Amino acid sequence: MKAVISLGSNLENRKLNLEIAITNIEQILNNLVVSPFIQTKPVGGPPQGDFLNAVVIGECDLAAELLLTKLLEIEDQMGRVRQIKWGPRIIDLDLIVYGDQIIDSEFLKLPHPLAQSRSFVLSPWLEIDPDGEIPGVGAIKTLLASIQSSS
Ligand SMILES: Nc1ncnc2c1ncn2[C@@H]1O[C@H](COP(=O)(O)OP(=O)(O)OP(=O)(O)O)[C@@H](O)[C@H]1O
Ligand SMILES: Nc1nc2c(c(=O)[nH]1)N=C(CO)CN2
Repeated sequence: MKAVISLGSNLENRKLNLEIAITNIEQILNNLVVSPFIQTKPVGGPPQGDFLNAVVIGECDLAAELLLTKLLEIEDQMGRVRQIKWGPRIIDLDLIVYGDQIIDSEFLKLPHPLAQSRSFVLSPWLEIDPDGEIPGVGAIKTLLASIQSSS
């Protein structure tokens, strides 16, 4: 199954943080494709530094909950401390899309409910997957164009 994962960091060495996370994700996904890293202004939360964001896409056969658990373990191993909602973080890994699965539990929501409105997710994703789609929502190219025209 195709897994689309977004990465973000706005603390310490942001580029190194993304690279370390990607090295860890390579142990979980096959045929990993990595987007360019883009610098973005923080969306929501308290005043904080700019983010470095990226998206990776790969193949995986794990159950969705297990894949998310592994991503949360990477965040923990990298020293992520959960404090304020949408606050600064060393690393944030979100599972955006996993095959065509639609899940709505407390632990895991798929597709990620905010991805469709986040240019820091859609824009790096589009660079490596021009025909990418969010199941049940639409083509990322169209979604990104509609966010950009409304901002
Ligand atoms: N698709 C998903 N990807 C990642 N985490 C998810 C997803 N769906 C639900 N969650 C839950 O959200 C929690 C992650 O919260 P976290 O503190 O990273 O949120 P956030 O990154 O600050 O906010 P946002 O959800 O807006 O990206 C995890 O514990 C996880 O169980
Ligand atoms: N630019 C940017 N803003 C954010 C980000 C992020 O990764 N990049 N992540 C958030 C919570 O997941 C909230 N705001």
